[in-house]
Amino acid sequence: MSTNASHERRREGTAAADTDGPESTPAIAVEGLTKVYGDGEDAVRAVDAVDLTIERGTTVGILGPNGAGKTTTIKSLLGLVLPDAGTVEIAGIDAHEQPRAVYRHVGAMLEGARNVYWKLTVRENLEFFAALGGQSVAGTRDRHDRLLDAFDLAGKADQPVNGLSRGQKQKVSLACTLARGTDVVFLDEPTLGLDVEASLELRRELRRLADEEDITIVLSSHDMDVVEDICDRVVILSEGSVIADDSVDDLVQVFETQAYRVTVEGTVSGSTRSRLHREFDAGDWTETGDRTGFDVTLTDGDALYDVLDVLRDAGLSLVDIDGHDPDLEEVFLEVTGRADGGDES
Ligand SMILES: Nc1ncnc2c1ncn2[C@@H]1O[C@H](COP(=O)(O)OP(=O)(O)OP(=O)(O)O)[C@@H](O)[C@H]1O
Repeated sequence: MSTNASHERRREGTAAADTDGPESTPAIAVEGLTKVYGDGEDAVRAVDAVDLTIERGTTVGILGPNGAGKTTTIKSLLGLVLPDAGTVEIAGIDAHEQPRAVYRHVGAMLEGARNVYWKLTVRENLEFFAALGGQSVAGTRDRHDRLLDAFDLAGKADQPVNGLSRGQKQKVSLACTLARGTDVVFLDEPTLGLDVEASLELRRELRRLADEEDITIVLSSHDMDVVEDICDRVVILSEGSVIADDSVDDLVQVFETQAYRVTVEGTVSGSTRSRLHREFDAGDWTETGDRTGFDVTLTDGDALYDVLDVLRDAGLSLVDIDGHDPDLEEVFLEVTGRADGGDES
């Protein structure tokens, strides 16, 4: 677990920057984002009124089970999917009204190694993607050398991508995404197919980019180690809605436990209490001021999503979930297993 004091320091730094001029514009601001596929009985509400503000230099993991709406959300942020409602601003620019202006600020790796040109050399690929962003070869040489070093590709710089291993192609793809030097980067499963060492290299470089270059990184990954290592913050989607949005430290603690103390705003009706008792063995109810607290015991990681769903159905606002038993790492792995769904999508 490498979420550490440097993340904390950086978060404080980001908060301080919020007070001074253009720096205060969030890297990403999403309000009421909604996307419905199809219509009538077949309609699927893939993203449902999602609000999200991501400050500059933050690294955010978007997680959730299969079909939760992660890809649709990320594609909407990139302007690749037109939402039915809501607004998306990147660096203060409306992503749907001014997609070309937004393009200057964002890089994305959505399809892994498939986005690079296999007949070009590694360096030619980097130069090609930088040129697409309007940058000269001379102006990006240092950045490209750094990326090649960071991903252990310097020795392969003049070889066609075609002859590289799958993991090396994946690293070239990521380097191409970073080659333009945009200030916001979206990465879908960036470490998929990499061996342990390459995955660690990549995590180090992403953290460095966030810490030293103030780059904002949004990534989706089914690998919780990667998320823990890279991300300051995790947003969990379920059925198109944000069901958790917290620091990695806090969420990992929740997922590693089986017994939780839940605190919600207001009072909880008798019928909701009965349901929570029936399904999650809820008990030890307390009412303090305008808050209600209770304990639940969960049999597996999936049940955490279910408790949050019950609270949402009852119109209750979650204040806190506090885990009591941090030894049960299996719970966390089960949640990861559910999000993975047995495939690599
Ligand atoms: N083009 C489409 N047409 C119709 N339905 C779609 C389309 N794309 C996604 N969906 C549906 O929208 C919902 C959200 O899908 P999305 O791909 O955004 O989820 P996801 O969280 O990225 O899932 P996964 O982890 O499986 O990739 C799913 O129910 C999916 O079947």
